[in-house]
Amino acid sequence: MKEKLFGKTLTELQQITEDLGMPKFTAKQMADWLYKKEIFSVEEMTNLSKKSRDILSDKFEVGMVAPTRVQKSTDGTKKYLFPTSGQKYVETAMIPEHERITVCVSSQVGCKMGCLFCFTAKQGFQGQLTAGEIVNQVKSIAEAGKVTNIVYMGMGEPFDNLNEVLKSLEILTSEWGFAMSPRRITVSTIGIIPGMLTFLEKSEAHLAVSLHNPFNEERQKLMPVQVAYPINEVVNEIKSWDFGRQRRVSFEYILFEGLNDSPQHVKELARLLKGLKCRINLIRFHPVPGTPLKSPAEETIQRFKDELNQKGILTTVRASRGQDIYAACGLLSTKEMTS
Ligand SMILES: C[S@@+](CC[C@H](N)C(=O)[O-])C[C@H]1O[C@@H](n2cnc3c(N)ncnc32)[C@H](O)[C@@H]1O
Ligand code: SF4
Repeated sequence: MKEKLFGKTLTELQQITEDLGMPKFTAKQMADWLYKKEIFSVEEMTNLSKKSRDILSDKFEVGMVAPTRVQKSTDGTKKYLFPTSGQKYVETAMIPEHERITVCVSSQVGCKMGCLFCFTAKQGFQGQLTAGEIVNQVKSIAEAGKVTNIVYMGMGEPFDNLNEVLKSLEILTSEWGFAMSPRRITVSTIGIIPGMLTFLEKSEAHLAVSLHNPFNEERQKLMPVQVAYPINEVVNEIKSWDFGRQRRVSFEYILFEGLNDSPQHVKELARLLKGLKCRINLIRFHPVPGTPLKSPAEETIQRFKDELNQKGILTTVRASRGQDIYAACGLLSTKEMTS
């Protein structure tokens, strides 16, 4: 089987040209074809000499992968299904909103983290995605070229696949790649501290942390990761990091009826985040079959938001999109297909 060029960084492409005895400048030309234009075969890289194309296509292919299924929600959100190299599938959501087109990419097939409320967790962990497979979710959809924002909020925990995620960010933000501003990209994590620190150092994309409960024992029941990386340690690391003026940190908070929606939770959240310039995004719980968890009434959500705002924490409620096609936050899963 031929190796894929799509998903290689400029440095990796330069290594290939060197190994194959091709002129060094062809690496940049290849990056152009892969990330700025639309081609499906090495043969189409017409500014490379015939000899270079022949040598290259002996071992390599472009390797972009088309989605095998697309579903469209009544609100315009789409869900794409992509096959992966490990004979599995991942889902990607495309969310149109006014002038914006946001793509919610997956970073793993399934997830190891076992959060109680998440549909992806029910699938278990089935494999890592390569950088190429992550970037392919942006390039191989009908809206490619019109994408304004990317969120790593699909299937999987990005910092449990750190190297490939960092490589995908490099391809998306480099001049030789998609040349997107890192300020239009947000990576969401449950707070794996070592991975988070490496990401903060090596990337300039925004950070979102899934908080969901400020109390140790209560969070542990929802998110087993709390044992290894308690949220107060995650927040302390973030507080000691200089985010500069344009980089943002936000916290995601799913409201669960009777579990994390009380005035005590507001008070503890304000205490935990004191002194940190950040925002909280409240997320409505999207019901997952087989869990007793419930979303609180709309007035509780609004009250929780108002109380946090009164305490000086900028808080918004995220719109639920694509729920009818299971494309909303936490609902992506390919369990039926792979079990
Ligand atoms: C699916 S995760 C992927 C990124 C990363 N693993 C994380 O947990 O932040 C993206 C966001 O969806 C949220 N989420 C998971 N299950 C959900 C559900 N059933 N309803 C609403 N949001 C959910 C997560 O808490 C997280 O904030
Ligand atoms: S919420 Fe994120 S970390 Fe938790 S199981 Fe789902 S994808 Fe994994």
